[in-house]
Amino acid sequence: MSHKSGPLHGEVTVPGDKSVSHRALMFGAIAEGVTHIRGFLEGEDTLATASILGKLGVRFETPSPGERIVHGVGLHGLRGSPDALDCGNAGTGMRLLAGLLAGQAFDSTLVGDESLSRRPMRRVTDPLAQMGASIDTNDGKPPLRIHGGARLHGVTYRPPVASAQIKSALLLAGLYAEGFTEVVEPHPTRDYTESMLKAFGWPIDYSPGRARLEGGHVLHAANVDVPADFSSAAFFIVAACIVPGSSLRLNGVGLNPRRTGLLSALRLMGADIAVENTRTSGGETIADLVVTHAPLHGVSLPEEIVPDMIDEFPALFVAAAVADGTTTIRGAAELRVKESDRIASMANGLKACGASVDELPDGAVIRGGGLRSGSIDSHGDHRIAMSFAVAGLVAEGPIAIGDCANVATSFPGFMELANGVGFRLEPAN
Ligand SMILES: O=C(O)C1=C[C@@H](OP(=O)(O)O)[C@@H](O)[C@H](O)C1
Ligand SMILES: C=C(OP(=O)(O)O)C(=O)O
Repeated sequence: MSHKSGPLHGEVTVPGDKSVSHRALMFGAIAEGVTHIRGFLEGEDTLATASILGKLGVRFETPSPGERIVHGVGLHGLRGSPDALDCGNAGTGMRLLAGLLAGQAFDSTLVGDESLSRRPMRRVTDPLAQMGASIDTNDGKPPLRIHGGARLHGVTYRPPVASAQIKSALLLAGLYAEGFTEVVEPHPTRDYTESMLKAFGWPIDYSPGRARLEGGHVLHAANVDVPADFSSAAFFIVAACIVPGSSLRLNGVGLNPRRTGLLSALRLMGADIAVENTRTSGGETIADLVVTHAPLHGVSLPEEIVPDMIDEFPALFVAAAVADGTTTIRGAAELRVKESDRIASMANGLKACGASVDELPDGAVIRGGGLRSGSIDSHGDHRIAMSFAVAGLVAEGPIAIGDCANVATSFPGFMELANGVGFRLEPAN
């Protein structure tokens, strides 16, 4: 349950980046030597990836929460597991591991929870098959049965959708392939896989929207400093924008340019967001964000921003619902195949709180105005649940959020951190 609040104040350090944490585990696992990860996300998605790698013979130590020591087994050191490998709720975990496991000598089965079991996997299994992999799906959905022992060869692949998960799955398989694997994207996506490969000493050519590597090299263990997750910071950014009198500081947030579309979108809407102490950590730009309340107005969102803010749309829907005027979002059909159909989940939830929203196949038209109290279903989707926690800050009455246990997939401790800066969240009975 989320209640209307007074101004939000204080400093927040959100947990480590989910994308970087998944990748650090995987590259650490198949590197030669010992990788030390700091700022690791102790979320259910990344814990699922760690547990799978453990079943494949990788040893981890946890000297303290947020820290992992990964004892790499080398490129060919993983061993098969008779158990189904459970990725939980994590699309990133399943799609990247599909690429990694396609190149192994043993068979593997990747399974997921109810939400992940509905998500499309042909986007990775089809191009992996072009590389010579043999993967059975359940009509394009999980489970994925990956047959080991395939001889992979490099391809040049142009994914039809901009997706860092597709690109990363192919690059991971490309480590085991003969020849060159190249991915040319319709729009550049987050480049953590490329930058981490480089940091682990694998030769790779990349520039925004294109990456190319050759199989048969060696990964050398490296230390990884994980930045605070921009996608988790997004809920606090929108919250401080919309609650009158608020000012919040968000420490050490990762500002990979392929992640920060929400900042551009909110600034177009009139937001006041200052970027301070910009620095580099682990090859990534990080900075402190100071977000001060400012009245927002509706916008027609430029479509080129969409891939750079893909996971932040649920939070943006809330900003649009309380802005002055109409916001139009187009070109965001990918939202329909995330942990839930995020266009439908947000449109239905906002309508249940009195907002005027028209769904479009690839977006929505959101007419700003006030929100009333309401009862919404987050469909087990962490980002929907946290977005309505933000909406409750400015709604006339409380917003009851159902089916929200999955918040811990990406943001363990969200409720405590949020209440510490002025949210009024209480657990459902
Ligand atoms: O590569 C990644 O770590 C991710 C890529 C994005 O998915 P797509 O590749 O499906 O766009 C994003 O939505 C997801 O949360 C994390
Ligand atoms: C889409 C997301 O993650 P994944 O695809 O890894 O499930 C997300 O975290 O919003």
